[in-house]
Amino acid sequence: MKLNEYPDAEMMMMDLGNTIAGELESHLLTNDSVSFAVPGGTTPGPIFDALCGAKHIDWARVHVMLTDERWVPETSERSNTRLLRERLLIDAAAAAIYVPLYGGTATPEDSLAILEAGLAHELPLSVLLLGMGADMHTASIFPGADKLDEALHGDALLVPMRAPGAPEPRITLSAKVLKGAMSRHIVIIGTEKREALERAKSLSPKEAPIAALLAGSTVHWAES
Ligand SMILES: O=C(O)[C@H](O)[C@@H](O)[C@H](O)[C@H](O)COP(=O)(O)O
Repeated sequence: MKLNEYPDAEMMMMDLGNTIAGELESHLLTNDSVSFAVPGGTTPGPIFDALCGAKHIDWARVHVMLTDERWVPETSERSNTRLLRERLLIDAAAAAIYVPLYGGTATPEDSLAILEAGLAHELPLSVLLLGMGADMHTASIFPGADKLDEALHGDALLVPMRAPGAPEPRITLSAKVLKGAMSRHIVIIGTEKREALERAKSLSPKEAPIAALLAGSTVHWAES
Protein backbone atom coordinates (compact mmCIF):
# COMPACT_ATOMS: atom_id res chain seq x y z
CA MET A 1 0.00 0.00 0.00
CA LYS A 2 1.19 3.47 -0.84
CA LEU A 3 0.07 6.44 1.27
CA ASN A 4 -0.23 9.97 -0.14
CA GLU A 5 -0.79 12.63 2.52
CA TYR A 6 -2.09 16.07 1.51
CA PRO A 7 -2.09 19.43 3.32
CA ASP A 8 -5.89 19.65 2.93
CA ALA A 9 -8.86 17.87 1.37
CA GLU A 10 -9.34 20.51 -1.31
CA MET A 11 -5.83 20.00 -2.66
CA MET A 12 -6.22 16.24 -2.38
CA MET A 13 -9.40 16.25 -4.46
CA MET A 14 -7.86 18.40 -7.22
CA ASP A 15 -4.71 16.33 -7.29
CA LEU A 16 -6.53 13.00 -7.24
CA GLY A 17 -8.90 14.27 -9.95
CA ASN A 18 -5.85 15.02 -12.13
CA THR A 19 -4.26 11.65 -11.40
CA ILE A 20 -7.43 9.80 -12.34
CA ALA A 21 -7.92 11.93 -15.47
CA GLY A 22 -4.37 11.01 -16.52
CA GLU A 23 -5.02 7.32 -15.92
CA LEU A 24 -8.26 7.39 -17.93
CA GLU A 25 -6.48 9.12 -20.80
CA SER A 26 -3.57 6.76 -20.81
CA HIS A 27 -5.88 3.69 -20.87
CA LEU A 28 -7.73 5.23 -23.80
CA LEU A 29 -4.47 5.48 -25.78
CA THR A 30 -4.33 1.70 -26.05
CA ASN A 31 -7.95 0.60 -25.49
CA ASP A 32 -11.28 1.32 -27.20
CA SER A 33 -12.93 2.02 -23.86
CA VAL A 34 -12.04 2.38 -20.21
CA SER A 35 -14.04 1.23 -17.16
CA PHE A 36 -14.08 3.56 -14.17
CA ALA A 37 -15.74 2.59 -10.86
CA VAL A 38 -16.40 5.16 -8.14
CA PRO A 39 -17.89 5.18 -4.63
CA GLY A 40 -20.93 7.05 -3.45
CA GLY A 41 -21.30 8.56 0.01
CA THR A 42 -20.19 11.99 1.11
CA THR A 43 -16.48 12.00 0.22
CA PRO A 44 -16.10 11.82 -3.58
CA GLY A 45 -18.30 14.76 -4.72
CA PRO A 46 -15.38 17.22 -5.08
CA ILE A 47 -13.40 14.69 -7.16
CA PHE A 48 -16.39 14.41 -9.46
CA ASP A 49 -16.50 18.23 -9.67
CA ALA A 50 -12.82 18.25 -10.64
CA LEU A 51 -13.25 15.53 -13.27
CA CYS A 52 -16.55 16.27 -15.00
CA GLY A 53 -15.23 19.30 -16.91
CA ALA A 54 -12.09 17.56 -18.24
CA LYS A 55 -12.57 18.17 -21.95
CA HIS A 56 -9.34 16.41 -22.93
CA ILE A 57 -10.88 13.04 -21.95
CA ASP A 58 -12.89 11.28 -24.65
CA TRP A 59 -15.77 10.62 -22.26
CA ALA A 60 -17.85 8.76 -24.86
CA ARG A 61 -15.36 5.91 -24.41
CA VAL A 62 -15.46 6.03 -20.59
CA HIS A 63 -17.80 3.51 -18.90
CA VAL A 64 -18.69 4.77 -15.44
CA MET A 65 -20.13 2.66 -12.64
CA LEU A 66 -20.53 2.66 -8.88
CA THR A 67 -18.61 0.40 -6.51
CA ASP A 68 -21.88 -0.12 -4.63
CA GLU A 69 -25.42 1.18 -4.47
CA ARG A 70 -28.03 1.62 -1.79
CA TRP A 71 -31.26 -0.08 -2.92
CA VAL A 72 -33.32 3.12 -3.16
CA PRO A 73 -34.79 4.91 -6.19
CA GLU A 74 -32.91 7.78 -7.78
CA THR A 75 -35.38 10.22 -6.24
CA SER A 76 -33.90 9.40 -2.82
CA GLU A 77 -31.24 11.65 -1.31
CA ARG A 78 -29.41 8.41 -0.43
CA SER A 79 -29.10 7.22 -4.02
CA ASN A 80 -25.49 7.03 -5.18
CA THR A 81 -26.74 6.99 -8.79
CA ARG A 82 -28.34 10.34 -8.12
CA LEU A 83 -25.02 11.69 -6.82
CA LEU A 84 -23.30 10.53 -10.02
CA ARG A 85 -25.93 12.09 -12.25
CA GLU A 86 -25.70 15.38 -10.38
CA ARG A 87 -21.94 15.65 -9.88
CA LEU A 88 -20.05 13.43 -12.37
CA LEU A 89 -22.19 12.67 -15.43
CA ILE A 90 -22.54 16.35 -16.35
CA ASP A 91 -20.57 18.85 -18.43
CA ALA A 92 -17.96 17.04 -20.61
CA ALA A 93 -18.54 13.80 -18.67
CA ALA A 94 -22.23 13.76 -19.69
CA ALA A 95 -21.01 11.83 -22.77
CA ALA A 96 -19.83 8.91 -20.60
CA ILE A 97 -21.63 5.56 -20.73
CA TYR A 98 -23.29 4.81 -17.39
CA VAL A 99 -23.36 1.16 -16.27
CA PRO A 100 -26.18 0.82 -13.67
CA LEU A 101 -26.05 -0.91 -10.30
CA TYR A 102 -29.71 -0.22 -9.46
CA GLY A 103 -32.52 -2.14 -11.13
CA GLY A 104 -35.68 -0.53 -9.75
CA THR A 105 -37.01 -3.88 -8.43
CA ALA A 106 -38.20 -4.53 -4.89
CA THR A 107 -34.95 -6.22 -3.87
CA PRO A 108 -31.39 -6.33 -5.25
CA GLU A 109 -31.77 -10.10 -5.75
CA ASP A 110 -34.51 -9.47 -8.35
CA SER A 111 -32.11 -7.45 -10.53
CA LEU A 112 -28.91 -9.32 -9.82
CA ALA A 113 -28.65 -11.39 -13.02
CA ILE A 114 -29.22 -8.45 -15.36
CA LEU A 115 -26.90 -6.09 -13.47
CA GLU A 116 -24.18 -8.74 -13.31
CA ALA A 117 -24.46 -9.35 -17.06
CA GLY A 118 -23.94 -5.63 -17.71
CA LEU A 119 -20.97 -5.48 -15.37
CA ALA A 120 -19.27 -8.55 -16.84
CA HIS A 121 -18.54 -6.59 -20.07
CA GLU A 122 -16.60 -3.99 -18.11
CA LEU A 123 -14.02 -6.20 -16.43
CA PRO A 124 -11.31 -5.96 -15.43
CA LEU A 125 -11.93 -2.45 -14.11
CA SER A 126 -9.38 -0.05 -15.53
CA VAL A 127 -9.52 2.58 -12.79
CA LEU A 128 -11.11 2.10 -9.36
CA LEU A 129 -11.74 4.69 -6.69
CA LEU A 130 -12.86 3.41 -3.28
CA GLY A 131 -14.10 5.10 -0.13
CA MET A 132 -13.94 3.67 3.37
CA GLY A 133 -16.14 4.02 6.43
CA ALA A 134 -14.83 4.45 9.98
CA ASP A 135 -16.01 0.84 10.56
CA MET A 136 -13.47 -0.18 7.87
CA HIS A 137 -16.10 -1.17 5.29
CA THR A 138 -15.40 -0.42 1.67
CA ALA A 139 -17.87 -0.40 -1.21
CA SER A 140 -20.79 -2.12 0.64
CA ILE A 141 -18.62 -4.88 2.10
CA PHE A 142 -19.44 -4.28 5.77
CA PRO A 143 -18.14 -6.07 8.86
CA GLY A 144 -21.02 -8.20 10.16
CA ALA A 145 -22.91 -8.19 6.84
CA ASP A 146 -25.05 -11.18 5.93
CA LYS A 147 -23.06 -12.06 2.77
CA LEU A 148 -19.63 -10.98 3.99
CA ASP A 149 -17.89 -14.28 3.19
CA GLU A 150 -19.38 -14.42 -0.29
CA ALA A 151 -18.35 -10.82 -1.01
CA LEU A 152 -14.82 -11.36 0.28
CA HIS A 153 -14.08 -14.84 -1.03
CA GLY A 154 -16.74 -15.82 -3.58
CA ASP A 155 -16.66 -15.81 -7.37
CA ALA A 156 -19.76 -13.63 -7.86
CA LEU A 157 -19.20 -10.23 -9.46
CA LEU A 158 -21.99 -8.55 -7.53
CA VAL A 159 -23.36 -9.35 -4.08
CA PRO A 160 -26.62 -8.16 -2.49
CA MET A 161 -25.83 -7.09 1.05
CA ARG A 162 -27.66 -6.34 4.27
CA ALA A 163 -25.66 -5.08 7.22
CA PRO A 164 -26.25 -3.63 10.69
CA GLY A 165 -24.32 -0.50 9.64
CA ALA A 166 -26.43 0.11 6.52
CA PRO A 167 -29.98 1.46 6.77
CA GLU A 168 -31.15 -0.11 3.48
CA PRO A 169 -30.25 -3.19 1.40
CA ARG A 170 -27.19 -2.67 -0.77
CA ILE A 171 -25.54 -4.17 -3.79
CA THR A 172 -21.78 -4.24 -4.04
CA LEU A 173 -18.98 -5.21 -6.37
CA SER A 174 -17.26 -8.24 -4.85
CA ALA A 175 -13.70 -8.22 -3.54
CA LYS A 176 -12.75 -10.34 -6.56
CA VAL A 177 -13.85 -7.55 -8.93
CA LEU A 178 -12.30 -4.81 -6.77
CA LYS A 179 -8.97 -6.68 -6.51
CA GLY A 180 -8.89 -7.17 -10.27
CA ALA A 181 -8.77 -3.43 -11.01
CA MET A 182 -5.69 -2.31 -12.93
CA SER A 183 -5.38 0.85 -10.86
CA ARG A 184 -6.86 1.29 -7.36
CA HIS A 185 -7.19 4.42 -5.22
CA ILE A 186 -8.71 4.74 -1.75
CA VAL A 187 -9.72 8.22 -0.61
CA ILE A 188 -10.30 9.10 3.05
CA ILE A 189 -10.58 12.30 5.08
CA GLY A 190 -10.07 12.83 8.81
CA THR A 191 -8.23 11.39 11.80
CA GLU A 192 -10.91 8.82 12.65
CA LYS A 193 -10.64 7.15 9.23
CA ARG A 194 -6.83 7.35 9.24
CA GLU A 195 -6.75 5.56 12.60
CA ALA A 196 -9.21 2.98 11.29
CA LEU A 197 -7.00 2.43 8.24
CA GLU A 198 -3.94 1.87 10.44
CA ARG A 199 -5.94 -0.58 12.59
CA ALA A 200 -7.14 -2.45 9.51
CA LYS A 201 -3.54 -3.34 8.60
CA SER A 202 -3.37 -5.86 11.44
CA LEU A 203 -6.94 -7.17 11.18
CA SER A 204 -8.47 -9.84 8.95
CA PRO A 205 -10.72 -8.80 6.03
CA LYS A 206 -13.64 -10.27 7.94
CA GLU A 207 -13.03 -7.78 10.76
CA ALA A 208 -11.89 -4.98 8.45
CA PRO A 209 -13.02 -5.51 4.83
CA ILE A 210 -10.73 -2.70 3.56
CA ALA A 211 -7.78 -4.95 4.58
CA ALA A 212 -8.55 -7.16 1.57
CA LEU A 213 -7.83 -4.24 -0.77
CA LEU A 214 -4.83 -2.51 0.76
CA ALA A 215 -2.09 -4.37 -1.13
CA GLY A 216 -1.52 -2.61 -4.42
CA SER A 217 -3.71 0.40 -3.55
CA THR A 218 -2.74 4.03 -3.20
CA VAL A 219 -4.42 5.59 -0.17
CA HIS A 220 -5.04 9.35 -0.36
CA TRP A 221 -5.54 11.08 2.96
CA ALA A 222 -6.04 14.60 4.26
CA GLU A 223 -6.86 15.52 7.84
CA SER A 224 -9.66 17.94 6.88
O1 LIG B 1 -22.60 4.05 -0.71
C1 LIG B 1 -21.68 4.22 0.06
O2 LIG B 1 -21.86 4.54 1.25
C2 LIG B 1 -20.26 4.08 -0.41
O3 LIG B 1 -19.99 3.68 -1.64
C3 LIG B 1 -19.36 3.61 0.70
O4 LIG B 1 -18.54 2.54 0.51
C4 LIG B 1 -18.55 4.83 1.10
O5 LIG B 1 -17.46 4.99 0.26
C5 LIG B 1 -18.12 4.75 2.53
O6 LIG B 1 -19.24 4.45 3.30
C6 LIG B 1 -17.56 6.08 2.99
O7 LIG B 1 -18.61 6.97 3.02
P1 LIG B 1 -18.42 8.51 3.27
O8 LIG B 1 -17.57 9.01 2.14
O9 LIG B 1 -19.80 9.07 3.23
O10 LIG B 1 -17.76 8.62 4.61
